[in-house]
Order: sequence, then structure tokens, then C-alpha cells
Amino acid sequence: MLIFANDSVKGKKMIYLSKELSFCAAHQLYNPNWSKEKNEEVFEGCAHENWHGHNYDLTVTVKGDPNPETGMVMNFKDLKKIVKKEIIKKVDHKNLNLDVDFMKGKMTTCEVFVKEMWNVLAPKVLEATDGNVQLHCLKLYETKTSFAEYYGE
Ligand SMILES: Nc1nc2c(c(=O)[nH]1)N=C([C@H](O)[C@H](O)COP(=O)(O)OP(=O)(O)OP(=O)(O)O)CN2
Repeated sequence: MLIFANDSVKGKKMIYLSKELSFCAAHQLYNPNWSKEKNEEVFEGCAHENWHGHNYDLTVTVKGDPNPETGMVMNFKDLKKIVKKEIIKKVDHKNLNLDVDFMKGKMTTCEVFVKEMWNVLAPKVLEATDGNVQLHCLKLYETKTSFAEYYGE
């Protein structure tokens, strides 16, 4: 089902609401079209054939107007449920290269990973809020000092 954002989302009283979630996953950065040597040259230790792991931190930010009756853009609990169901359960304690449907055949860099998460989450947030709330930003920390942000464009 295709749901479009309601006009109110584009209004001026928009509030940005964020929820942070964490997960652990294994991966490898490896381009199958390149030689082992080239992969090791470009990706260094991240190309190691027996994988390596990260403790990822994901910040999900949505935007909308507070509902006049609840005072909420969206209940944090509902946002958490969506992210857990659509993302965390699929990636936590998994191998991103082998186990995750939405990453099949993709490079598992922080950039590609955050973009693919967006493609999964954006329609689910709209659907769950009848088009009243939009995904605004995903911020994915791969390490404490390395992260990618995506705004859907
Ligand atoms: N553009 C990208 N570059 C790198 C990615 C990536 O996803 N996108 N990933 C890696 C590694 O997998 C690694 O997780 C991150 O590397 P790095 O930031 O160097 O990690 P460190 O823990 O060594 O960082 P410090 O500088 O020690 O804090 C590599 N590049």
C-alpha cells in the first residue's frame, strides 16, 4: 500500500523526535569483482575473510506535528517497536553479508547500510502513522568515531 505524507508534515510546527537503539553485527568489506590483494589494499583489515564485528548505534529521527490529543508526534514505544521489528531483529547478532535480506549483494559499508535501512523504515513509519509522521534522518555509528547520516535524498 502506498501512503503519502499528509500536508501537515510540511507545516511549520514540525517537531523532530529521535530514538536510539543498539545492535551487534559481523561483516566484511569485500568487492567480489576485485582480487583478494586489491580488496586487502583498499579495505585493509575490514576485508578479513573470517569477518569482524561492530557494536552499532542507530539514531532514528522522525518529524511531524504533535497530535493535539496525545501531545505526541509519535509514541516513542511505537517507534521502537517498528525499528526493532523491521531492522534490529533482522541484523542483531547476524552477519550483514550473509544473513540480512535487505543487504543481499550489497557492500556492507556504513553508508550503504544506513541507506538500505532507510528504504525499509521510511514506508513503515508513514504507514504506522497514517501519513502523519515522516522519517527524517538515520544516523548510524559503526564505531564510536565513525558514523553515517542519511536524510533520504
Ligand atoms: N566510508 C567508509 N569507510 C570505512 C568504513 C565504512 O563503512 N565506510 N568502514 C571501515 C571499517 O569497517 C571500520 O569499522 C571503521 O574504520 P575506522 O573508522 O578506521 O575504525 P577505527 O576503530 O580504527 O577508528 P579510530 O580512528 O581508531 O577511532 C573502514 N572505513
